[in-house]
Amino acid sequence: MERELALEIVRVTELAALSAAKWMGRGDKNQADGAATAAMRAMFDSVSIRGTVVIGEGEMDEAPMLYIGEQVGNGQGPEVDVAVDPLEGTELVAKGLNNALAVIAIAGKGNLLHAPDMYMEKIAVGPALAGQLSLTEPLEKTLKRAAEVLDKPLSNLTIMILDRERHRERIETLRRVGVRIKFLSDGDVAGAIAPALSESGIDMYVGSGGAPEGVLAAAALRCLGGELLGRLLPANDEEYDRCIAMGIKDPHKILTMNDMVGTDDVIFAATGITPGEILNGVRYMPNLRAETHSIVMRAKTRTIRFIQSSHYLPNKQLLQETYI
Ligand SMILES: O=P(O)(O)OC[C@H]1O[C@](O)(COP(=O)(O)O)[C@@H](O)[C@@H]1O
Repeated sequence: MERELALEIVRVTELAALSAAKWMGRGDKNQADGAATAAMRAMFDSVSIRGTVVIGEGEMDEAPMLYIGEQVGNGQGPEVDVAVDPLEGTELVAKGLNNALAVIAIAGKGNLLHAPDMYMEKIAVGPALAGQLSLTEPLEKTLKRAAEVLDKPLSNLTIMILDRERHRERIETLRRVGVRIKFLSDGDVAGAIAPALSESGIDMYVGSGGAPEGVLAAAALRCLGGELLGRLLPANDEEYDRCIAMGIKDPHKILTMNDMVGTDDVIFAATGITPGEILNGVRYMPNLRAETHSIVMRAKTRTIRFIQSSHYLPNKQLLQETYI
């Protein structure tokens, strides 16, 4: 993939974020998601790729746009797998809470895991702790090793986790060991990426969240030199069979970075919708402008670009056309 593609992709996440942000704090997550999806879909038409959505808004019969299998791009350029989450953190936007993002990862064809929509157990870290993770040993042991490698007391480790009842046991362990916990109410793509950005102050992300979100975060961590291990958690036979149907031979296998993102030819872009751990949110300004804050990176070079854009809204024709 050409490096110019990275900037094309960030234009797409910017428009989705601008669109979703209009619904910030309005208590309607579906409208916010619909707005982000319509904007992202429309903007994709100008991107020079022959893309196939492998992680998207759902199956064809349940999602009118950006459904799994949909072709996106202008039909020129490289053949790529596309993973999208036009609005990662629907509740966050509806309630005006932190950490909502518009997210895209693209990689050479056949290199992104076709993750089914179910839970995935995850553990993620930045470069300093890459290679130190395990999903089979007790969490306490992993935490102790992390403290040792980072050369700081356990009490100075900061762990991020979704605030969920299903995490009760893990949270008890974290409390017993004495680390700090930063709870997320939603939005574990931002949560899993945060440890790889030292300014976040987060050392590790643990817990279960969406499997598609796991692959998106793995794409970002591949660009950042971090690591995410995952394990799908099919809740019943139907979910287990869905894994098999999507080409995952052993649904209980521990998924490495390579299993989820099998190449360095990957681009990750995200734009903040509400402010958060890694990015500022959209700010609508009084002078017909809006500001966005995005991150875009390629694993090949590991360059991390933060892009602050000031958009002149009357010229954003697609935003008006797709606004719900
Ligand atoms: O809310 P649950 O069921 O614990 O699921 C966690 C998943 O939901 C999210 O918090 C938000 O997902 P949505 O954007 O689909 O609302 C994800 O970031 C996370 O992976």
